[in-house]
Amino acid sequence: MNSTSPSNGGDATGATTTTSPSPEKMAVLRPPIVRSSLNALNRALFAKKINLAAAAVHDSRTISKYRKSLTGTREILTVERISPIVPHPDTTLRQQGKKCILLEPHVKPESPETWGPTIQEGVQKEELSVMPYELELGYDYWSFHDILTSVLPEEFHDDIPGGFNTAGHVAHLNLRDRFLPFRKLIAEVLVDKNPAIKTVINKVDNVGSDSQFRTFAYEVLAGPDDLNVRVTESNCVFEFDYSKVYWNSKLETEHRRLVDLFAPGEVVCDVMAGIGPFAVPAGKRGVFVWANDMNPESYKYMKRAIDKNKVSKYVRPFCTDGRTFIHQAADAVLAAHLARESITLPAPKPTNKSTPRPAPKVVPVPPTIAHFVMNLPASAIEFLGCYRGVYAGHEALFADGKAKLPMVHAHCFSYKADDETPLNDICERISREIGFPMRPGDAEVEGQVAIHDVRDVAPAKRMFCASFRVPGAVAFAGRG
Ligand SMILES: C[S@@+](CC[C@H](N)C(=O)[O-])C[C@H]1O[C@@H](n2cnc3c(N)ncnc32)[C@H](O)[C@@H]1O
Repeated sequence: MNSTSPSNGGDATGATTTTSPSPEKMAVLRPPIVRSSLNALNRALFAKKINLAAAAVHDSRTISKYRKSLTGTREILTVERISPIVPHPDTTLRQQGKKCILLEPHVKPESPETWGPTIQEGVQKEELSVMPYELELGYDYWSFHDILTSVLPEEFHDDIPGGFNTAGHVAHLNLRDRFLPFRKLIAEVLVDKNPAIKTVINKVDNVGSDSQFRTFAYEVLAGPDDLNVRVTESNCVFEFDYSKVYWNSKLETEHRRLVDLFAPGEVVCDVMAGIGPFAVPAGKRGVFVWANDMNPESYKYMKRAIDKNKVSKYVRPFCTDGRTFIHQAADAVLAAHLARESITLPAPKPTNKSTPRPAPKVVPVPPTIAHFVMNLPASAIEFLGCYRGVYAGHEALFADGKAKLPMVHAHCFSYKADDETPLNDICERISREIGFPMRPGDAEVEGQVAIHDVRDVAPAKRMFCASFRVPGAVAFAGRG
């Protein structure tokens, strides 16, 4: 009896991706069927002994030659996470460092007619001998998907849950109703197969539980009820209670995409900043950020992230309704500029001693906001009316190309379609809110909106980011 352990990992769920093995091989390497009671995971039942053939290599110096040759003839055992080179099962030979090469299931030790020419020749030259080999696989070997396939009834096999959100050590499932009877079992396997995951939660009560602050009701399925997590995104560290604030690791690319659009020394106003995944990395790049969130808990953890990532010179936290914050921020930025607020950057060290040290660089707060970010997809478009009059009476700030009117990046949901339907839908809603006709196109052109497809959120729903410059007629309208 011989045992082996996984030699590498799979994806987040430990799923394997072998290249279409033969039906015979699939049958041999399938985990045992363990249709145990709903919530009891008996790991011992996953032990399986697989009878294979092995080519014992008499002279260790020929191993690589035979490995190469048996790979060419497709006789070497090719299974993810199993090394085909194993110590000889005989204790004395193993102690002498002798090794065996595991062979594919179609090679039978007792039937030389199943041996290819490499094995035949090796045996003839007395460099190889073919012997039975009992490979023992256990619970640790099988992937998340393998184990669930063993445990769940067949009618569940076509859509075994695979994806989940993570925040630090917490995995957040959103299981369909039909999987609920198996939820604890699924969570247990998930923890076993993902060493970084300690706690598994499932979103509960879909109807009406989503709060204004985008937090959710949950049930702990495995591990301790500890949702104080630590995550790293764009080289910034965030520590927060996942039950009290919004966080979605799947938005990392979108966060980075927008942050890359911001130039150092510009001002960005994040109207619904959460705990700062746009604001803090932008601050690290030398962008001035006025970052707001109405959830007092988000505000608390955003302040911690600002301190922890040492961006307090650049990022200013606020906790108010985004609707009022839009005008407030525009006024406050202008006031900061008029008060000559600035940041002094230490002068770079001279390259040699004889060069005088250059003067420190002073970066003033500019008078106007370059970008507004609004990531509240369910309702951000409804806030857009608040841009009316954002620069009322301040036309001069933008005269003669001194500055461009702010670019708004409003996240939103719309239909999933290959045609213009979602683009037109988004532009119609924006036009209605700001009282100015907008159509899909180039964000730099007044009256046009560039729409970026962010991600899938449901079978018929996608998340988008609509970017456009506030039209002059809207920005300079009276505040009323
Ligand atoms: C989808 S989350 C996005 C948070 C963050 N920008 C991110 O990308 O992770 C939306 C945020 O809007 C905040 N929020 C909800 N209503 C708000 C309002 N009226 N004014 C300001 N923030 C609000 C919520 O607290 C939540 O943090």
